[in-house]
Amino acid sequence: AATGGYLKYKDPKQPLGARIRDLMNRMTLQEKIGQMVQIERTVATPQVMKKYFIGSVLSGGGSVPSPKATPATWVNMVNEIQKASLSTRLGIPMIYGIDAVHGHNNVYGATIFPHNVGLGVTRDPNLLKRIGAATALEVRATGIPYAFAPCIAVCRDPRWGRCYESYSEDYRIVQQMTEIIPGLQGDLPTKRRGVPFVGGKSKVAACAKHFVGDGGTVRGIDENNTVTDKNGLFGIHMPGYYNAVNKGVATVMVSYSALNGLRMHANKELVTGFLKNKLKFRGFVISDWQGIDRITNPPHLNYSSSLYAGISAGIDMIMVPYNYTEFIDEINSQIKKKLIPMSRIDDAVKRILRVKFTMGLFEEPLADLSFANQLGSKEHRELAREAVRKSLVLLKNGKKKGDKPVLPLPKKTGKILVAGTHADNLGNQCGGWTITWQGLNGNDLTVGTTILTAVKNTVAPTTQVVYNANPDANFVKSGKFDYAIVVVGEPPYAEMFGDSTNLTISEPGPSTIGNVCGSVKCVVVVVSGRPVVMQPYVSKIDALVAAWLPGTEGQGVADALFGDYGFTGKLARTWFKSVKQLPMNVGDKYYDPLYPFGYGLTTKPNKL
Ligand SMILES: O=[N+]([O-])c1ccc(O[C@@H]2O[C@@H](CO)[C@H](O)[C@H](S[C@@H]3O[C@H](CO)[C@@H](O)[C@H](O)[C@H]3O)[C@@H]2O)cc1
Repeated sequence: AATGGYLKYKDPKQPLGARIRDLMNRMTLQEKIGQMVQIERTVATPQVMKKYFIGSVLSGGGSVPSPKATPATWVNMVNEIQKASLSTRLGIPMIYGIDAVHGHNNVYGATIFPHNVGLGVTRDPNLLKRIGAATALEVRATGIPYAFAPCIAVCRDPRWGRCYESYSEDYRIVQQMTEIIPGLQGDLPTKRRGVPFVGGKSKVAACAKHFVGDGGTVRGIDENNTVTDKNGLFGIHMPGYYNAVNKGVATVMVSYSALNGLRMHANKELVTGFLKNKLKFRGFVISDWQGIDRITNPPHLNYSSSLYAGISAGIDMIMVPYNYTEFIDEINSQIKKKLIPMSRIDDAVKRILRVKFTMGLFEEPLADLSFANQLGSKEHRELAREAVRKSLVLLKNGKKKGDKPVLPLPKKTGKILVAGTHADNLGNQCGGWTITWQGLNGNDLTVGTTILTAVKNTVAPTTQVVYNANPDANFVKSGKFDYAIVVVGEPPYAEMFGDSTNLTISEPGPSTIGNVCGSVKCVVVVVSGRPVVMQPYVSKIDALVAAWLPGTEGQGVADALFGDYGFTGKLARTWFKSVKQLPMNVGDKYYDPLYPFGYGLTTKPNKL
């Protein structure tokens, strides 16, 4: 650590600019380069942190200190890494980041909120703000001050494996939902645009991602090319960034995708020219995971030119995440050869320090367990349950026009059937980015309430509930059920593993619909990350509910099915008839959906 007396940069009473200048003047080139490096926790040993002055560490999707790790285990891990950073000459604290994209989703026992595809349906900015605040508390419960959220992609083709991470096909809903940022970070104290702000220990630095046009790739192919003109770019994909910057978002993550053939990680005109210079964004720009390597296809084809392109484009922090010596050696070499000017390095380091100073990381670098009881708290689960209710869309309520509405269902009846692959499956209900990167099947992944359990919690004690994941027609016919709830949909997936050309629900979903709805009055609940093929089944179905990826609080589904709350949600995405129509978004000249954007039937809550 620096020896001797007063160190201006360590004095919180000093103005932010003075602290940054003082520290910058003390830093060696290697200390500056170290601040630009983010490595994965599995390689972040104290030795590596100290030797290379590493400025940031992350958990990749599903990267946890141990299975079902407790807040204490998380806090100890983060603090161990932090102590190494604090023991360096200048003692600059590292910043630990993680994908808390629908609650603190890597962490066992955390509240898992609906994915963004459902939250966009709520059109409720205040709800998003409350979700952000709850998520920040749960992230801080594990000692982490930085979340790679929100994703403000405008998904224009549901064949994209990340469409569920997008709030809507309509940029105006995406703009509204950026209200999660002040929830995560705290309200911006001044009206100065683009000033990164994090309001203390109960808040976290956020990350608007992925800049820009990630949701517009051809045929929704993940990490591919977005072909559009200025209207498409600034009229559809960019608007959310205006709101995010105005709300003081601390960081922006660059998209893997290309724009008209130019990789965003190499796009100086938009990263520096537009985001930094035009929008006056003053936080730091972070690459995506191996984003530099993936400038080329195949990745890492010409690392030196990719590194040059990425740093020159204006990327400040590199999510390496493993080969940090390769990055450090190469950037040193390009600085030495004056390929990369020191002004670029200083811009990057100043931005990183600005965020670290602003969020109080120098004053409170170490975490404690004061927020541990926030993880998966009852209050947060009730908030998630509210979000589930508001995210549901009632698409059909009666077999034929004029039929008596099927929903809300009577709680008191003789016997009901609950069926389907997604009725008693918490992993399917939560989707990707839950405990692991790709998500999991089954019920022991974390703590939550399946839709089946929720139904059992809600019906009258005398109502018999029979569960059969995939009953045959005879079972249904002979069962003398008063009605059936069939819960089907997609398996969990993330990123490129979710890219789909057919958008069909997983077997035996379709046959379960046929077996059940052919014999008894049925409510079909679709659990999916996007609109899926439903047209062939709709005529057999009495009532149809889109539940998206509701997360751990399945009780929210039963709340609406049985009328404790009314259905209010309106589609935030067009529900296509056939994949042959895609891409097809509201406002398109050719628009012939099964259910249009903005559609949703409503029901009144039961009289108390
Ligand atoms: O087995 N394969 O084929 C495979 C493919 C790609 C992989 O690459 C990596 O897998 C994931 C799990 O390690 C990583 O999280 C990222 S994803 C990236 O990571 C950021 C940090 O988590 C998020 O904020 C961004 O929003 C997201 O785009 C990457 O795609 C790993 C394995």
